[in-house]
Amino acid sequence: MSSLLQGVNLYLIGMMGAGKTTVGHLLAKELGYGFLDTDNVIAQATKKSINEIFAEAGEAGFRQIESDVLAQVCSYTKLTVATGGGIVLRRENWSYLHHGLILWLDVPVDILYARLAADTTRPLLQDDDPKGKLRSLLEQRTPLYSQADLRICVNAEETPEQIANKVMQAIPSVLKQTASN
Ligand SMILES: Nc1ncnc2c1ncn2[C@@H]1O[C@H](COP(=O)(O)OP(=O)(O)OP(=O)(O)O)[C@@H](O)[C@H]1O
Ligand SMILES: O=C(O)C1=C[C@@H](O)[C@@H](O)[C@H](O)C1
Ligand SMILES: [Mg+2]
Repeated sequence: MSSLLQGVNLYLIGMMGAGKTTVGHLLAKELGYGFLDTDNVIAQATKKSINEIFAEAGEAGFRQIESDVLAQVCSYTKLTVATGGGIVLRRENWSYLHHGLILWLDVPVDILYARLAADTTRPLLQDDDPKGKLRSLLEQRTPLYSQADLRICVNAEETPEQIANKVMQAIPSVLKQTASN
């Protein structure tokens, strides 16, 4: 499969809690690729947590760092990249993402909420109504996530391993489409 992708990076997009980091690790192993998580790269580069960056520089400051990191990351090959949930918001990010294959992990709000209810590391969810916030973010971002090359719908029963298998099986169909275009 690694030779099928010919070193082209795989970018995972989707909402907070969609499983981009979890499934991304498994896909990297399957593909014989390296793994990067843009949120982790940002935290390492700035020596700050995502919460601290939002508190000090605001969401706009975080988004600028996120774009800078993505620009650097896309100059490498053979990577599976788990991106932050809001990477789709800036138009310039799409020019970087389109260097690779873009995979949307599409997960319903109820599942996202169940996974993230006890999590305090996502600043955008520090809200009186975190489930409503997730719903409105997903609604606002769905047209953007829909621009991915591949959309994988996830249900509550599927394990990360099953989702990774589903992705591996779906990748050749997207490559065929690309080749015939
Ligand atoms: N298929 C799954 N089944 C059950 N739990 C899962 C599944 N995938 C991920 N999780 C759990 O959900 C939580 C969020 O997953 P993860 O951190 O991979 O999401 P993410 O898309 O990277 O989120 P973010 O954009 O905030 O970084 C983690 O606790 C993870 O263990
Ligand atoms: O959905 C979002 O906008 C975010 C998701 C996380 O991955 C982090 O990038 C940050 O918490 C913002
Ligand atoms: Mg993540």
